[in-house]
Amino acid sequence: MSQIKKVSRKQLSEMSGREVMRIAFIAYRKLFGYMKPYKGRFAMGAVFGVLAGLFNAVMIVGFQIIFTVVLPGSASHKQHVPFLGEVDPTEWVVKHLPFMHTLDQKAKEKEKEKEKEKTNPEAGSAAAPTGAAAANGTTAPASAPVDGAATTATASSPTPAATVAPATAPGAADTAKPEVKRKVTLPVVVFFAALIPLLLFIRGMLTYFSNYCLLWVGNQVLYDLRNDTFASLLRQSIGFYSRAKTGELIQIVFNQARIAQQNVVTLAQDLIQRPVAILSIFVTLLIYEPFFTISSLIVFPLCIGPVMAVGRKVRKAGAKEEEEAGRIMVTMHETFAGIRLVKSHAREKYEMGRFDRAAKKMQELIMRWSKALEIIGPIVEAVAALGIAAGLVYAWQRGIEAHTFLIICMALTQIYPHAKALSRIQLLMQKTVVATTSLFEIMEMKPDIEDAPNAEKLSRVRGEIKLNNVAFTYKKEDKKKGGFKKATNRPAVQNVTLDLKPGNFYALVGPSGSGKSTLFSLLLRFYDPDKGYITLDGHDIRRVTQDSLRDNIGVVSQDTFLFHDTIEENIRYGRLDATQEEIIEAATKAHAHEFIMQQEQKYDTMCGDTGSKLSGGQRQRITIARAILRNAPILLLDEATSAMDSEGEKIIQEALHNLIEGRTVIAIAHRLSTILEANQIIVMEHGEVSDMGTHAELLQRCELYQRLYHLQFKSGRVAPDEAVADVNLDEPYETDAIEAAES
Ligand SMILES: Nc1ncnc2c1ncn2[C@@H]1O[C@H](COP(=O)(O)OP(=O)(O)OP(=O)(O)O)[C@@H](O)[C@H]1O
Repeated sequence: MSQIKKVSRKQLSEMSGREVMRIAFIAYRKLFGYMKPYKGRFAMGAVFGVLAGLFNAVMIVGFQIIFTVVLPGSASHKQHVPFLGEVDPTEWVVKHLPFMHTLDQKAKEKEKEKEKEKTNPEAGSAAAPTGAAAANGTTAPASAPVDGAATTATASSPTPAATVAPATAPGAADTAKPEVKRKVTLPVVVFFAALIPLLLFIRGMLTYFSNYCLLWVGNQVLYDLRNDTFASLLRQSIGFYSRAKTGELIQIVFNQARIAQQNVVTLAQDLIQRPVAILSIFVTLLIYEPFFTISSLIVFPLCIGPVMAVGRKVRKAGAKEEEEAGRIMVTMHETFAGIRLVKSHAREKYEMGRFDRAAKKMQELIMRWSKALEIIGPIVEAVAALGIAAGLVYAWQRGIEAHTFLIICMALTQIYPHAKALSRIQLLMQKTVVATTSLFEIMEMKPDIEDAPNAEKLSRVRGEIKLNNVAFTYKKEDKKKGGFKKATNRPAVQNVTLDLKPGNFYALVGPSGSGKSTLFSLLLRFYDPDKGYITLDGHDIRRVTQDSLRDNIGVVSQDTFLFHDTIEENIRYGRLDATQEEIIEAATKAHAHEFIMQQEQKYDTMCGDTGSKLSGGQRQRITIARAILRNAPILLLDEATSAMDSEGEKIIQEALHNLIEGRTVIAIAHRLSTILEANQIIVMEHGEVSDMGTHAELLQRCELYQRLYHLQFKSGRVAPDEAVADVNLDEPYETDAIEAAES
C-alpha cells in the first residue's frame, strides 16, 4: 500500500479530477482494509441493504394489488403481477386463509340480508337509507354505471365491481352522495389495508438490520482507527511534539476519525441500498408501464447540471472548514492549558475573540455549503415533478386508471430520495478523503526515533555514562521538500565528551541556552546525536530498546506535571505494579507523607487538573516520590528555579537527598547546595563542555564558572534571565559551606 499524505479540502479543490480519484482510491482502500476483520457483519449489512432495496419492487406490486382490489375502477379482479402472471388476490386470500374465508362468507351473508331488506322494505325492521347502507359497506343495486370498466366488472365478478348509483330517495337527489358499489367485503378490505403498514414495516426492518450491521462495523472501525492513531502518536518522538499543535492532534484523533467512520458507513449504505432501490423500482415500473416510466425519468439528466454546479460550490465553501475546526481546537487547548496565564493577564476577552472569530468563520462556511447542498433537494424534486406532469398527459391519452397512475407516481417519488442521496456522494467522498488522509498520514508516520531492528533489552545498569564527541542540532520540518532541515546553524550541543562514573553526583551549570536540557534529551534518546555516540554501561543507547533505556533513567524536572487523578495513582505512575505500602514508603522518603495525611481524602485526594489543587512544593515532593518509587539507577534532575521559603527548600533538599542516594545523578543545578554536594561540576557554554571539576577547582581556574557563581549564587540572582535565586545566603549551612568551599 502506498504512503499517504494528508490533503486539505483546499488542496483537493485545486487538484485535477484524476489526482483526486487516485488519492480517494488509496484512502478508501486503506479505510476498507480496516473493515476486513468485520467482513462477516459487513456482508450481512450488505445483504439486508440489497433486500431492502429489492423490497421496493415488492411494495410497488403490493400497493398495486391492494389499491386495485380495494378501490373502485379496475376492470378485472385478476391482476397482472410481474413474474407471477395473472392472479386474483381476493380469491387467493379467501381460498388460502381459512379465517378469511369464514369472515368473508359472514360478511357476504350480511350483505345479502341487507339487500333483501332494501328490495322488500316491509321485511326488515326499517328501510335503511342508501347512504347508510353504503357507509356500512353494503352494496346497492347498480342503476347507473359511471364508466365502462365498472360495467364490465359487474358482469364478470361475483361481487359486482364499482358502480355508482344515484340516491334512491327522490328528495335527496341533489344532496346525497352517489352510492359506491363495493367490490369486496369489509374483512377482505381490512386484510389488504393491513398489508400497507406490514409492507412498510418489513422494508423498515430490512433497512434497520442493514444500517445496524453497517453501523456496528463503522463503530468497530472508529474504535480501531482511534486506537491506531493514538498509538502512532505515542510512538512519535519529542521532536514531533515540538512541531505539532496539540489541538490539531486531538481534532484528528477525535473528530477526523469520527468523520471517516460516519462517512464510510453512509457511503456503504448509499452505495449498496440506493442503487438497488433505484434499480428495483425502475425495473418494476418498466414492466408495468414502460413508456410512462421512461418518459418520466428522461428528464432526470436535467438535474445533473445544477447538481454539478452545486457540488463545486460546496467543495469551495467546505475547503476551509477543517482549517477553522483545527483553529478552534488549538485555541481551546491553549486557553485551557494556559488558563493561569490567561487569567493572570486578564486575557479572557482576547481569547474569547480568538475563539469567536474561528467559530463564526466556521459557522459561515457550514451555512454556505449547507445552503448549496440543500438546494439540490428542490432542484431534483422540481425536475421530478416535470416528469410526473408529462406522465399525466400520457396517462390521459392512454386512459390509464387513476390508481395505476397514482402508484406509478408514488413509486417515482420513491426514487428521488435515493437519487438525492447518490448526488451527495461526491461531497461525502471528499470529506472522507480529507479525514482519512489526515488519519493515515499520522498512522504511517515513521517516528524520528525508533528501536533498532535487533535492539537488545537493557537490564538494570550500574550507571556508567559515556558521551563520545557528541554533537546535535535541532531540525525543523522542510515543508517544501517534505523532510527536515536544521532549525539553526548553531549546534545545541557539540564536541561533548564525558565519562561519568556510577554512583557519582554531577552538577550541570551554564548560561541559559548552553545546551544543558539538550544533553538530558540526548541521554533519554529523545533525539539521536548527529555526531558521536552515548553509552550506558558500555551499551550504545541506539542499540537498546527505548523502553529499557528509559526504565533505567529517572527524571525529576521543574515541570511537576500531575495527572487529574488521586495522589496515590500519581505516585504509582513511577512503577505501575507498586503496592500501597511501597507508595507510602516512597512518599515518606520524599517528605510527602505528612502533608498527604493532612488532606481530607489522604492518598485518595484528587490532584486537580495538572495538579492544580496542590502547592508547587507539594507537587514537587510527589514527583520526587514518583522517582523514588521508580528506583532507576540513573537520575536526571532539573531543579526548580522558583523561589521557595527556606523551610520548603530544606524539605525538598532532604527529599532529593533520599532520592539521589546510590544513583548516578546529573542535576541541572540552580541551587548552591546542589553544587556543593556534587562530586563534579560540568560547566557548559555554547553547547560545549568548557570545564569540569569540583567547586573549589573551578572557582580557581574557570572564568565562566566564577562569573556564573557570582551572578547566580553570590549576588542572589540567577543569570541571565534575572529569575530570583532560590538560595538563601542567610542560611548558616549554606554560608558556612560557601566560605568553606572558597577557603
Ligand atoms: N525544540 C527545539 N527546537 C529548536 N531549537 C531548540 C529546541 N530546544 C532548544 N533549542 C535551542 O537549543 C539551544 C540549547 O537549548 P537548551 O534548552 O538545551 O539550553 P539550556 O542550557 O537547557 O537552557 P536553559 O538553562 O535556559 O534551560 C538553544 O539555543 C535553544 O534555543
